[in-house]
Amino acid sequence: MATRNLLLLPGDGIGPEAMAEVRKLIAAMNDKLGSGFTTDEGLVGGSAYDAHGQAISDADMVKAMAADAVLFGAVGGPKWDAVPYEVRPEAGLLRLRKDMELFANLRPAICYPALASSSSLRQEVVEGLDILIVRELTGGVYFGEPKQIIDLGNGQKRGVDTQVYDTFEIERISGVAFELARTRQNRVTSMEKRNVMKSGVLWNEVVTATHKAKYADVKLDHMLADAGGMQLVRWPKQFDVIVTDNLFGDMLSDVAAMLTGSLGMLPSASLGAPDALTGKRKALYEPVHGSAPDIAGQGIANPIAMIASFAMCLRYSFNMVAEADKLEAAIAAVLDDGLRTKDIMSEGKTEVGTTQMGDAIIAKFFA
Ligand SMILES: NC(=O)C1=CN([C@@H]2O[C@H](COP(=O)(O)OP(=O)(O)OC[C@H]3O[C@@H](n4cnc5c(N)ncnc54)[C@H](O)[C@@H]3O)[C@@H](O)[C@H]2O)C=CC1
Ligand SMILES: CC(C)CC(=O)C(=O)O
Ligand SMILES: [Mg+2]
Repeated sequence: MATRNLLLLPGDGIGPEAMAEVRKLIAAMNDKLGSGFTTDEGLVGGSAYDAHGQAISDADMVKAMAADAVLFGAVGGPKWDAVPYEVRPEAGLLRLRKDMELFANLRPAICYPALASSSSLRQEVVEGLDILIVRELTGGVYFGEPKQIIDLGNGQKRGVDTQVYDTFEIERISGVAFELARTRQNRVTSMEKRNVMKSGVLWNEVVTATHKAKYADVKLDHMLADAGGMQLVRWPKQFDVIVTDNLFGDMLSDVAAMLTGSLGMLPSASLGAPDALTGKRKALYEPVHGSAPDIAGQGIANPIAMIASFAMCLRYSFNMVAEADKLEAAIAAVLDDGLRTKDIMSEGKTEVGTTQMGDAIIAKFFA
């Protein structure tokens, strides 16, 4: 059997609470199915800063680079508001993404049938929703230089961030979106702001050229990203795959989360390019949500985004498609049974905590 080495980075806030459920599932899969996962653990975010003054240590970066896949919880929180910018918790996640070259962030937003009435939008707007946001993850304004605060000397300061994209970055992320669209409804909507941003003009040109050269069979539309946000809440089912940059993808995926009922429902996969020799990709799987300091430590966080991120790991890193399908079906079945964490609770349903939700999904998975 091929190696299945996982590095677990639970992080801060609700990260460790959600990760505990996946840890139980991995142990049970090894026990009952002989899945052969080996796991190692590391620190990231505020917990890493507290331990050694960095948002992720070099030693844990080495482990991440060597792992077959990294499972990531969440980082950040008010406790670290005053730490230097370079070592703030979020810098650990950004370093992982950059150093592992995880340029493709897949954020599926699926409205489970049992939750069609839990969204803040009307049921008919979200029922049956299945869209995929493909977010560029290693470029754009998150990484562009210069990035600084300049003292102008007249009592004023200037904050500068730089949005920058090169042709190859747009080509490779749009290639991922077109390839994935072919396995779905064969439609891609590219979102940028070419009306005000030069990087948006280039984005539009390169996506169009990539489409023409290699993916003319896929239906392609372009939309300005602000209008795209509006269309996402007006009629989200018009979309199949959305491809967009790092910042717009971050924002639009939080919007998409609420179509599914809660930010606690949205998983993601962050993938690198396949290795030329082995075909293996570096990969990190992370829920879309953050560390949720407002509910951390209360045992009420929804672990579904983390568990569904592990399902993506089974599918994309280990080709364990049957197990991934089964895990996603287990999530749907537990929701069908009426179990709800507080964030997705509605009248007549049974409210449970993080651990009970995790246990119920694991029990269904093995049923
Ligand atoms: N990937 C990561 O590690 C991310 C980290 N962050 C960091 O997290 C911290 C908090 O950021 P926020 O803006 O509050 O975003 P957040 O995603 O942590 O929370 C936003 C809201 O959604 C709720 N929520 C999120 N996940 C939930 C879950 N699994 N179950 C139930 N409710 C859930 C929270 O309780 C909160 O009310 C900040 O330090 C931020 O930088 C934010 C986004 C991503
Ligand atoms: C660096 C992260 C905190 C940015 C974020 O919100 C995300 O990737 O979803
Ligand atoms: Mg975000």
